[in-house]
Amino acid sequence: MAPNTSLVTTVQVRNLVRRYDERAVLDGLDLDIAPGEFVALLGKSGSGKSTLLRALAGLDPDVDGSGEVAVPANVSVVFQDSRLLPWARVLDNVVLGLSGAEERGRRSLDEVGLAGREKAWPNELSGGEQQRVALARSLVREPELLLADEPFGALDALTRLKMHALLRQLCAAHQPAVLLVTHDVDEAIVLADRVIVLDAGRIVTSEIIDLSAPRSAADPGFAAIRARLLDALGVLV
Ligand SMILES: Nc1ncnc2c1ncn2[C@@H]1O[C@H](COP(=O)(O)OP(=O)(O)OP(=O)(O)O)[C@@H](O)[C@H]1O
Repeated sequence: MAPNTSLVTTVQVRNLVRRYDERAVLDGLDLDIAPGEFVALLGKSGSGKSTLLRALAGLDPDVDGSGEVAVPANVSVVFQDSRLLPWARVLDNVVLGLSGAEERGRRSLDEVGLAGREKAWPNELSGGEQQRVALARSLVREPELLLADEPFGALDALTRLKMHALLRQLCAAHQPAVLLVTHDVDEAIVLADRVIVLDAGRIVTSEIIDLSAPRSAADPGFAAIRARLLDALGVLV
């Protein structure tokens, strides 16, 4: 999906600082995400990816007040585990808190390939299906910004590939801006318009991915991008 090149940004972060004790985990971080732009965030373990996501989601009241974090009011978050409520049926999980949204909820479940499973309980679904419900629950709210913290990290390789295709399709249809945290360099290249790398609390690399869709690791150009990103991550190639 091509990013909207409008001057208005969906996310604008300036000089974001987050300290734990005296240590700056986010150290004066700047980030812009355009409307409809899909940004993947890579970084070594402990580099601050989840901390950044939590700050953008408004889930961290302790970020340093001197910086700026501007995000839209309508933000949805998807995590590695689906966080479905076990006592609520699938459709109720999707529309929880949205009055009169049953029909929209059904359409969302249809979009993620779960038509007919509205009345199932979460524990009757596979891990991949539960993540589909989590995506439906996010997208039924038509977020301007979708934050995703390793949403496919717990899934097997085949299910992951199917989820990549689904997410691309959903993003093309709904056009949210997306920030996806992942450890998987190939996943980042396959999905994103732009891949950024976080190191020592700052963004050290920003790589526009201009490969045409559908993308695969066999594409000419893919290996060169992967090598640059692995280099930025400090991995020898
Ligand atoms: N509540 C906390 N108290 C103290 N330190 C914390 C807390 N939460 C996170 N940290 C520290 O902040 C740093 C960044 O953590 P964060 O979870 O953002 O990293 P990450 O890049 O998402 O890592 P991973 O890839 O392993 O999930 C880590 O060194 C972590 O120990």
